[in-house]
Amino acid sequence: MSRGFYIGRFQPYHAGHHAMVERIAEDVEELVLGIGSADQSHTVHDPFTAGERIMMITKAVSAADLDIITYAVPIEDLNRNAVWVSHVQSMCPEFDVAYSNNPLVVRLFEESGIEVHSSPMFRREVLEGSEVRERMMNGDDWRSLVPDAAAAVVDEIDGVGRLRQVGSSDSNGNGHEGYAEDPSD
Ligand SMILES: Nc1ncnc2c1ncn2[C@@H]1O[C@H](COP(=O)(O)OP(=O)(O)OP(=O)(O)O)[C@@H](O)[C@H]1O
Ligand SMILES: NC(=O)c1ccc[n+]([C@@H]2O[C@H](COP(=O)(O)O)[C@@H](O)[C@H]2O)c1
Repeated sequence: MSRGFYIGRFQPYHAGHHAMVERIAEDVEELVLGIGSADQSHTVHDPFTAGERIMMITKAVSAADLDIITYAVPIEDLNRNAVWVSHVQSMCPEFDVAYSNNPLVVRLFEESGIEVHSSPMFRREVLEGSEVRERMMNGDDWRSLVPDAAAAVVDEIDGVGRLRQVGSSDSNGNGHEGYAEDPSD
């Protein structure tokens, strides 16, 4: 039995992530899905809570009827890269192999002696979280970039409305500051 690990922010869970999960399901029987930056929500860069992202992933994986058992584990950021892999391991079931296309994540796992697999990006010109969020903000078609079950969760929580509202308070435009700021700033 082998168990894999795949981490992302999944803001939101899109068809590129889903294609990765489908590919990983061909390799392993169980998959731990790390919900990265779990402490972040209600900003333009990270609009959805860890729980909402878990709903998107759980429902999308279930709808796809993949031959795999998944565990979604929220992982808060730890601003110390050198010990981040230990932090991840402390929160998760044990895993044999990690999957990532993020160069920093790949490096950190390899330096910890963990096998890492990367794959080519799927339609990266559109399958990118920032593109999906931008389309949500602008009223463009984002649904075609997201599994139907994940789009239904976005609808259920009025995710587009939230993103637009926190976006309208993002006065400095850096995408991270959707929360209420000190008005004197
Ligand atoms: N289109 C894609 N094809 C394959 N892997 C992808 C794709 N998009 C993201 N990934 C990978 O999924 C993991 C999680 O990515 P992440 O949640 O940051 O998504 P993202 O689309 O890069 O988001 P953002 O634009 O919000 O930073 C990373 O390893 C990332 O490289
Ligand atoms: N030191 C740290 O806290 C650290 C290091 C590497 C990745 N991460 C997190 O892991 C996730 C990686 O996901 P992406 O591949 O989506 O960038 C992100 O949530 C990122 O913040 C955190």
